[in-house]
Amino acid sequence: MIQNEVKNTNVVLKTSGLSKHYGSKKSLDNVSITINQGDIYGLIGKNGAGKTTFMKTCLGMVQATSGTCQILGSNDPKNLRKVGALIETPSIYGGLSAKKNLKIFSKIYGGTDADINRILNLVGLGNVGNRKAQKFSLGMRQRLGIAIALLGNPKLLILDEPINGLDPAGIKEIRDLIIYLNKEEGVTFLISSHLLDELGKIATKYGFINDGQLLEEVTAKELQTQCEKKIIIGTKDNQTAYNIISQYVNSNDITFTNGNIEIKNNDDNICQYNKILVEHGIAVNKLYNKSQSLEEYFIEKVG
Ligand SMILES: Nc1ncnc2c1ncn2[C@@H]1O[C@H](COP(=O)(O)OP(=O)(O)OP(=O)(O)O)[C@@H](O)[C@H]1O
Repeated sequence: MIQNEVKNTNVVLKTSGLSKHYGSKKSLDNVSITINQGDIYGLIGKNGAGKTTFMKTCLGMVQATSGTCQILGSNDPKNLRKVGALIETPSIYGGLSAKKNLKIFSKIYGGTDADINRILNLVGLGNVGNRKAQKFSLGMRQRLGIAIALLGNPKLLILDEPINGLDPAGIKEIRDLIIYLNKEEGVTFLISSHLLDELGKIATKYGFINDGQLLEEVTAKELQTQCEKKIIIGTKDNQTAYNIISQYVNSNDITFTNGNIEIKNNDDNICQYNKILVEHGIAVNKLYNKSQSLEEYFIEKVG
């Protein structure tokens, strides 16, 4: 299907100041994000944050009030042919088989009979291709929706809350499918979710959106560093304590955050910092280890 024709650094989707206003409501407010080839980009936000509006605007389903969205480096709407999407619930003909559904949609998006069989196998519906879609579980319907989105060999798949409402087994199936398509077929993803932990296992980059605004864009690695274990120290004289502790740790690993001294990337016994400070005549009134789950980080960001 799709080969890795472009290097990992190539930009697949880039928005610049994308906005969508409904009257006075700013559903999307000046959002600029970049998705590179090979990314699984997690767009994270609470209900009503603007995720669907963002995706629809990128897809041209909703007209932007201002700003631009480039697909594969161009504003040309023809490039939307390189994008597959599953927005909200999949539009499926329940009375028809999975295969017939794909056949109908292949007339719009392209794809031969061989492509249809291959895609059905890819999404794990190869053995139920002749079964009516109305008999499918929610997870199977989602997979059929993804199969439809895969018609036409897209380079980018946009999935709006694909895991919403699924049971743990269904969630795992969709996650495994996304990883397979990304690693083996070279598909880049933009996926929305209101739960960070759902994408925490697969996303390579995150955009946090709230009230239509992008709060932060971070890579999975940066997010992991933010959440990893830290030592928190509080004293009556934090400046002097900071100067003393700085002599013992890498300067990149020590910061003043929220009025405390924070030391990251540190597996040392925390008692040694107490000993050092006391030896310098500084009484320690706070000393503990802290780590954050992805969900705690998300809640801290969006409230
Ligand atoms: N056609 C519309 N007319 C007016 N307001 C709209 C329209 N579409 C969306 N909105 C508003 O824009 C805001 C963002 O909605 P959007 O559906 O993009 O959020 P979301 O993050 O996808 O949330 P959810 O997960 O609940 O779908 C909401 O306040 C919504 O009510």
